[in-house]
Amino acid sequence: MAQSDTILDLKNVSKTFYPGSINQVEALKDINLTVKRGEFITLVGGNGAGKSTLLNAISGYFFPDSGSISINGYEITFLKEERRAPYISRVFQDPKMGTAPRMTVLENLSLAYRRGERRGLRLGSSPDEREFYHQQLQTLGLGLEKRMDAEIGLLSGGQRQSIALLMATLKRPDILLLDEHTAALDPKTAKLVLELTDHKVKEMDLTSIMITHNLQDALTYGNRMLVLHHGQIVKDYSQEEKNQLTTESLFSELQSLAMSDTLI
Ligand SMILES: Nc1ncnc2c1ncn2[C@@H]1O[C@H](COP(=O)(O)OP(=O)(O)OP(=O)(O)O)[C@@H](O)[C@H]1O
Repeated sequence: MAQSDTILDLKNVSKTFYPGSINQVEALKDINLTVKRGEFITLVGGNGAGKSTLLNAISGYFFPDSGSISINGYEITFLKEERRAPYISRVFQDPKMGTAPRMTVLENLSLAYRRGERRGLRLGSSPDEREFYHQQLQTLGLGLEKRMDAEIGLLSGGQRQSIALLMATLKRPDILLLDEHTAALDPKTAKLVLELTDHKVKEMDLTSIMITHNLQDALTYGNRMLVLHHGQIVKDYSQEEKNQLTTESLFSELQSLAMSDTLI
C-alpha cells in the first residue's frame, strides 16, 4: 500500500483556558488542519491569535479539550510530550530554551541525537561521534565545529539558535515546529538562521510549521501559509496563492481582521 501523504492531522481541536471564569479564553476553536509531507507552512496572525497554542497542542505541551491529533496515521492526542519527542522537534523563540547552557556544544548535540533512547556512554565520547558532530556543525557554515568543547551558554544567541536548529533536525523529525525562532535575533542573524532553516528543510525534505510576525518572511519562506485569528484558521494559502500576495496586501488583510474585532 502506498504511504500516506498526510503527516499531521488535526480534527476539531479546541482549547479553552480558564473555562467558565471571567478570564475564559477560547485559544483554539474547532481547528481542522491536514499537513502533507514536505509542506513548509508559515503561520501568521495577531497577538493572542492562538499560534503558540496550536504548536503547544501539536507538541503535547498540553492536551486539547476536544478533537484529535494524529501523526503518520497514529493518534497522539493524549500522548505525553516526551513520548512524542521522537516525531516532533521544536525550536523556540528564546535561544536559551532547548539547549543546556552548562553543557558543551558536543554534549548538547549528543543529547539531542539520543533523544528518546536510554543513555549509555558518556555524551559524545567516541572519536566517531566527534567526527559526526564535527561534520554536522560544518554544515552550518559558521565555524562552530571549532567550538565543539565550548559551553553552549557562552555562545551568541544566533550561534545558539543555529545549533538548536541542528539539534532539532539531527534525527529527522516527522514534523519540525518553529515558534518565532528568529524573533529574538538581530535582523542580519535572523536572516542567516532563516536561510539555514530553509536549507535544512529543503535538503532533508522536512515538514514544518513556522510562526512568524515578519510578513516578508511569511511570504518568502515556505510553500503554504495559514492565517490564524481568534483561534481559527481564517485563511489557508497555497504556494500559488502566496505568490500573488505582497507584504502590503497581507498587512491589509491582517489589519481588516483586527478592525473587524472593533466593530463587534
Ligand atoms: N498556558 C496558558 N494559560 C492561559 N492562557 C493562555 C495560555 N497559553 C495561551 N493562553 C491564552 O490563549 C490565547 C492565545 O495565545 P497564544 O500564545 O497561542 O497566541 P499567539 O498567537 O501565539 O500570540 P503572540 O503572537 O502574541 O505570541 C491568548 O489569549 C493567551 O493569553
